[in-house]
Amino acid sequence: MPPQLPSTLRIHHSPPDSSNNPKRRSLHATVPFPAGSTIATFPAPLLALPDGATMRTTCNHCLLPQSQSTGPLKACTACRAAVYCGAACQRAHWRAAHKGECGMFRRVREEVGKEWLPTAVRAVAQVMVALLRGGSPSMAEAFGEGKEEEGGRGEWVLEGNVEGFKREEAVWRDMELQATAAVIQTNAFNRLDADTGMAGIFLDAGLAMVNHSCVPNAFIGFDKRTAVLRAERPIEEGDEITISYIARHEALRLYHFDCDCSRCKDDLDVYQVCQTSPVIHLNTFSLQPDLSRLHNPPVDRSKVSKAEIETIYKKWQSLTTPEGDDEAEHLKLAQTRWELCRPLVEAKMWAVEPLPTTILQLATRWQTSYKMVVYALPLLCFLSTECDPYKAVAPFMPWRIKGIVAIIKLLAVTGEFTASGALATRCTHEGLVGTLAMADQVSMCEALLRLAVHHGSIGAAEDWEVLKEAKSMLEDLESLEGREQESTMLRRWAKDPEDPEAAAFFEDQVLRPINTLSSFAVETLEAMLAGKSLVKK
Ligand SMILES: C[S@@+](CC[C@H](N)C(=O)[O-])C[C@H]1O[C@@H](n2cnc3c(N)ncnc32)[C@H](O)[C@@H]1O
Repeated sequence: MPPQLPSTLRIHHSPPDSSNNPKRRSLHATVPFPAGSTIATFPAPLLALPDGATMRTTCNHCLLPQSQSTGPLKACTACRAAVYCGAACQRAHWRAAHKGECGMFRRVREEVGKEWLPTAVRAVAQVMVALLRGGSPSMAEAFGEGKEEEGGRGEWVLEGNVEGFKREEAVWRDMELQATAAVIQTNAFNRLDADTGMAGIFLDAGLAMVNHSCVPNAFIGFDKRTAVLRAERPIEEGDEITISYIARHEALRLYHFDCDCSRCKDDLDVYQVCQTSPVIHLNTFSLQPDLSRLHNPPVDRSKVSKAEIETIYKKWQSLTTPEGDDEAEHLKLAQTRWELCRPLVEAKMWAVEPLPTTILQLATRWQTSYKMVVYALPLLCFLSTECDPYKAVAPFMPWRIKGIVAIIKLLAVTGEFTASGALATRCTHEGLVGTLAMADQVSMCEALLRLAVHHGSIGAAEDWEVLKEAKSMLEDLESLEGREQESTMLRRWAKDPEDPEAAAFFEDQVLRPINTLSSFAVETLEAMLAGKSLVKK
């Protein structure tokens, strides 16, 4: 039986003579969807694998990481490679895939002394075993088994772009069992985990029908072994559903097609895409509630041309990241990247890549550095107010929620430093010290938590680790005594962000300090990159 598509979706086939239409098939909505609603779930994928070595620290069936499991993960006693969070997952995975691969892992351990295989190799092996053993009609259909003799391609045969891959010699040479690998590469999604980064791949024949757009109307999230397709903007009945592939692959180059979306056709930058977004208004409840800034971003395009941005991006990508943890080497790379981005800085085009990533990389390093942690705060505030809202206009996009939760975590640290008096003795930036000393950091945290919990409940699965953490932090804050007045005000603001009194409270107690902190970002970043110490010895 071919895969069942959720009833909210249908596949459209381009007429066979439309050879200039590279999309071939596309997914369309059978009913309308408001922004943030769930379009469909895909709970029975053909493949759902943890990434490479993380198969030793992630349940191989439900994909729960060890860090989120209540007990230790237990290894399969035969191969001792695949691990599980419990007997039910182990049994289900034995039937779904492990029966066919267990012996391979045992031999790899005995003969090569390795406990895991690269994701692509394991994925190809699972597909090949399923095809050889038979018994999986969906897999056979997806990979085109037996269709050639019947003189045609089945409806569910996945696109492989094999000819395109062959032209990419370096990629082609590296592929094991290339044709199968090409199909997987073209259709599988990187399953991204909030805290651990990329956590494996996910392949579903129905979901694989979704095409790419640089102005997508939908996005995919993962909840254990299930993929959830959600609307990023309002979708009408009959509309084509599109997502951005860039999140699952470094570049569209790997897909071997020229994108025909409205952004590519008109060569629009991220600000121009934001300006036309139908969900700008949702930002009234966000860290960028001044909608006029989203409609008319204060950028100066005369300072940098599109061709220059392209060159900056290519040069930026060609710089190699140091492998070790040598502080001086990382600083040198950050300096080079920042200098490369200088024309974007002059144009105040903070949301145009590679500038936000350059800032994020520094913030991420500083966040975990005992000396620099305070300086990560202005950077994260800057990213959440000046970059993320333009890059992901809907405030329920998980990326934006992650940014907010990162600020909350830093405020917990700076709150302690402020209370103990350690801040002023460690930090030479008077503005930063003064702003934090004057601010009600607890109210700031509460407001940010309310944003994260509200939007997280729309854009992510209920047991998304970031959301769970935000909910539990909010509960803790709500139980604190002596701040009933502030909490009541913030609750009122969360209920109605336009309630004048509550909005004024938010503006004064939360937004103002966040924007002031954000205004220190570029100067602290430049001072640090110029080697001027902002940390008291
Ligand atoms: C995951 S498949 C999507 C389903 C595909 N249209 C099909 O019929 O199998 C990815 C392939 O679809 C095509 N595709 C997806 N988005 C496209 C776009 N925006 N412009 C042109 N081709 C696209 C490319 O051939 C790409 O490699």
